[in-house]
Parts: sequence; C-alpha cells; structure tokens
Amino acid sequence: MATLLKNLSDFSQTEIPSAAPYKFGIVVAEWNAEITNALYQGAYNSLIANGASAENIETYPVPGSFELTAGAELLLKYKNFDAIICLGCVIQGETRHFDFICDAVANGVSNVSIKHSKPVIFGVLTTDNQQQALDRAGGKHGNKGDEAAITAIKMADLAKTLQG
Ligand SMILES: Nc1c(NC[C@H](O)[C@H](O)[C@H](O)CO)[nH]c(=O)[nH]c1=O
Ligand SMILES: CC(=O)[C@@H](O)COP(=O)(O)O
Repeated sequence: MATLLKNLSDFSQTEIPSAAPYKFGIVVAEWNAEITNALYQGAYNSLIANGASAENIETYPVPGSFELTAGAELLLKYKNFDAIICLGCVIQGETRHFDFICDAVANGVSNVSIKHSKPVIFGVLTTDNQQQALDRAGGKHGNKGDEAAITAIKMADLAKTLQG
C-alpha cells in the first residue's frame, strides 16, 4: 500500500504485542542526520510506548545507509538481540549512486535477517528529494521509524511464538 494511502504511524494498539520481553538493536545512518535522527526518535519512542525497557534498547551509528548491513551483521554476530532495526535516508543525487546504495542495503538487510534467522527491519527512506523524506520522518505521512519499531516488535513476537 503506497504511503500516500497509509500513514506510517497509524497502528491499532490492539494489533501490537508487548515489547517488554525483547532486546532491540538499532543501527542508525549518519548521512542526512536531520532525517535519521527523527526516524530514530520515532522508533525509540514507539518501542518504549509498547513496553520495551530502555536497558533493552542499544543504539549504534554507522556512516551511511550502505553500512547498515554490516552494522546489523556485527550486532547479530557479537550481541544477543531479538530484532535489529536499520534506519537510514537515501536521497537521489545527480548520479546512479542512489540506485546502488538502495539495492545494496535492501538486499543486504534481508540477507542478514535470513542468515541469522532474526528480524532485521528495513527502516530506510529512499526518496527523490528531502521534502519526501521530511514528510516520512514525522511529517504529514507519519514516521517510518514508528513503522520500523512496530514491525520489529511484531516479528520478534512471531519468532518467540514459533520457537515455542
Ligand atoms: N548519498 C547518501 C549516502 N551515501 C553514503 C553511503 O551510504 C556510504 O556511506 C558510502 O558510499 C561509503 O560506503 N548514504 C546515505 O545514507 N544517504 C545518502 O543520501
Ligand atoms: C545517494 C547518494 O549517494 C547521492 O546523494 C550522492 O549524490 P550524487 O549522486 O550527486 O553524487
């Protein structure tokens, strides 16, 4: 469903499990920091609002969205999280660099999730311009960080259910 048809922060509280049992790692890209900091605040606040403990949330910066994959891999290799949230903002420039970054991080995050059988959430804005990013980082279309956090809670809960 296109974002124009669904607010990124619009969730029914009854559809969200408690985040209390789970540990979350958040990897945040430093590129476009005004946007990614807003995404992070949305994600952190959503985790806390749904019962996560502050001591169960660890946050790590990486230089850019391309490094989100490596950040997620390192967290899952060396730490014990129930879900990883990757937050970034890639804005189209003059060249095809945008395409390569977006493809790399989308595929990379998915591959790390499958490799570790752990939820790794793609909370990355891939926009034509800064206004589209602002609209999705706490603007008129909500906050993709909220969406990423709720997705992480749901997936961590699914994993716990399936593990028995
Ligand atoms: N242009 C953007 C970048 N570029 C940097 C890359 O993500 C990466 O850090 C670099 O290529 C070195 O490996 N990153 C973003 O997150 N957003 C952009 O708009
Ligand atoms: C997504 C990018 O890496 C991009 O912002 C870099 O800008 P440019 O394509 O003009 O070099």
